[in-house]
Amino acid sequence: MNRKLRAFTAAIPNPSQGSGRRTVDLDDGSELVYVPRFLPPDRSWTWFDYLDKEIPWTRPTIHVFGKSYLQPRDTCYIANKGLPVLQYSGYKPPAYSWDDYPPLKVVLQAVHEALPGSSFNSLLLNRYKGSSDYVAWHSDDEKLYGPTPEIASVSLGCEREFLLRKKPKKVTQSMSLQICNLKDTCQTSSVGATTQKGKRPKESHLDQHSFVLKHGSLLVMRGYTQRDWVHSVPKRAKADSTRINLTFRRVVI
Ligand SMILES: O=C(O)CCC(=O)C(=O)O
Ligand SMILES: [Fe+2]
Repeated sequence: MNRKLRAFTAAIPNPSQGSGRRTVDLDDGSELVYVPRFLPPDRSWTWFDYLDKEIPWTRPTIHVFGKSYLQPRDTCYIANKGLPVLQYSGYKPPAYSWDDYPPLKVVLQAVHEALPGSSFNSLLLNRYKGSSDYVAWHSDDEKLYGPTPEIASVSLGCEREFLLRKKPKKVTQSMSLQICNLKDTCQTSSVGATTQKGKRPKESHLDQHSFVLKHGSLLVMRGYTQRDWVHSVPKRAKADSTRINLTFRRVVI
């Protein structure tokens, strides 16, 4: 391995001191961990440039309730060999190998060290190319992640707001499934937060959380967060440069 590649892929020191790590208890068995200074900023920029250039990004057409849409961000999927195929919104991303992208293994190792007991075997990358790219309200509750998935999300580049909102209590299982399937098409106002009379319920402040995901930060969702909460990265006029997001997941079936 040449010197440049070694510098690029050397393990990073454990950032436990001064990382600003905090845990947010979402009640009923859901929890978030936010680590604003998880990765060293300069190496994070090196990885950002590498991923921006080398990842085979695609912006797929997705299908929801018989309609086709262009997904409002670029994506790529990395997974261990032999895992079942991932499918969302009618799209089955091809699985690329970790071996082809050595920096991703370094970040994966750092995530594993920060989260004892974790063992991620897949990674969904997102690239938001500017202020109009977004991910709509959804939960990552695909069956293949099991009932209480831990999802570790690393952010690089432009800061974006990440919102979490508790699912309304009266939502039935099938409505909830519809909300989740609307991941790439529904707007904030149309996600099933309505009561049976069609009025939006009042939400307490504790039912909503917002984080500005910083360059080099780590956000972890765990417990029942995918069952009981939806999350989104909305359009933001001022977020006009590129952001790359890595969401590490464990496929359990
Ligand atoms: O970009 C982010 O921070 C979130 C992405 C996300 O929610 C997803 O890929 O499921
Ligand atoms: Fe998500």
